[in-house]
Amino acid sequence: MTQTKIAVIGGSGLYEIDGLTGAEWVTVETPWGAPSDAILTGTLDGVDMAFLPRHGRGHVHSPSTVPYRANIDALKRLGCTDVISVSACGSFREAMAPGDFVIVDQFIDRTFAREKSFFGTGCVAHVSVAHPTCPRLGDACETAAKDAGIAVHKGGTYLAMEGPQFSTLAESKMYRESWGADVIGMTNMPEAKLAREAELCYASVAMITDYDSWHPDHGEVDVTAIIATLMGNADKGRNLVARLPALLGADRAPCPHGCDRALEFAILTQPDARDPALMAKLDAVAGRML
Ligand SMILES: CSC[C@H]1O[C@H](OP(=O)(O)O)[C@H](O)[C@@H]1O
Ligand SMILES: Nc1ncnc2[nH]cnc12
Repeated sequence: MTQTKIAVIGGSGLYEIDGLTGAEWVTVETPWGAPSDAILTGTLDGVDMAFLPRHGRGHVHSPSTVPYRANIDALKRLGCTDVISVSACGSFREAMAPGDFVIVDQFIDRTFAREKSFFGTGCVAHVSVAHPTCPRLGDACETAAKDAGIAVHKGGTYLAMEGPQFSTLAESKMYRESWGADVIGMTNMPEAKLAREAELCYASVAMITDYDSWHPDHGEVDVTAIIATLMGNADKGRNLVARLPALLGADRAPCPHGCDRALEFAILTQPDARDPALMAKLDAVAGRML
């Protein structure tokens, strides 16, 4: 048994959480640069918590410039075991309406201007992301959402686009009709891939704000309408998060899906061929294996 430490990465509209005992914003330095912001730490129902606003307080970072590697490294460095991403998303499904939440379980990665791995020349690793989210953590998020009275959909494919502009109508229709995506956002990739490399359980809660641009009755996506829905969603998101510690508990059994052992057979570079400088940077992410 290890101690649970729940990390929450708050997306657009979710820049802090309340109710933590011993709440303190801590600055964490990483070999990958500075995270998006300081990290709010404390305990909730006796469970350690860490909250990181993805875009920084005041919404400073764009989806392309969020320091994804520093964020995941910092959470790992703080001893987090589980990461819950809470994000604003557009919907490609009539039934997934604005105000509803979706427990995402798959991704299509269309991002192209971001660093996507902690590994590279001097230490090559290939982890599986066939199942990029943790079912145990996703189940807890679904239960928490239901307990909070939120309309929640279990399972959905998240299309990660580069942004910052929203999709064209042709793209919106293609993602929905040909590619089978359910929701769209700009940030969960490479975040989920990096969490897997860092052997962290990762779940993604999509808070629906709009129907993107495909819906004949809703016209094109518009940030003013998104922000209006975002505020109500953020309150629901905080309510969901507040229920997670009681559901997950302070004592943590190994992940039954192997998220916390993802690197076990993934590193291909032989020990004598590894780059000492890169190995030093991997001290938190891959420390268990080095
Ligand atoms: C507020 S509209 C677009 C913006 O919102 C989402 O952010 P996050 O995923 O961090 O909640 C989306 O990905 C865009 O960054
Ligand atoms: N329609 C949309 N496309 C991309 N990111 C979003 N975030 C919220 N709504 C979105």
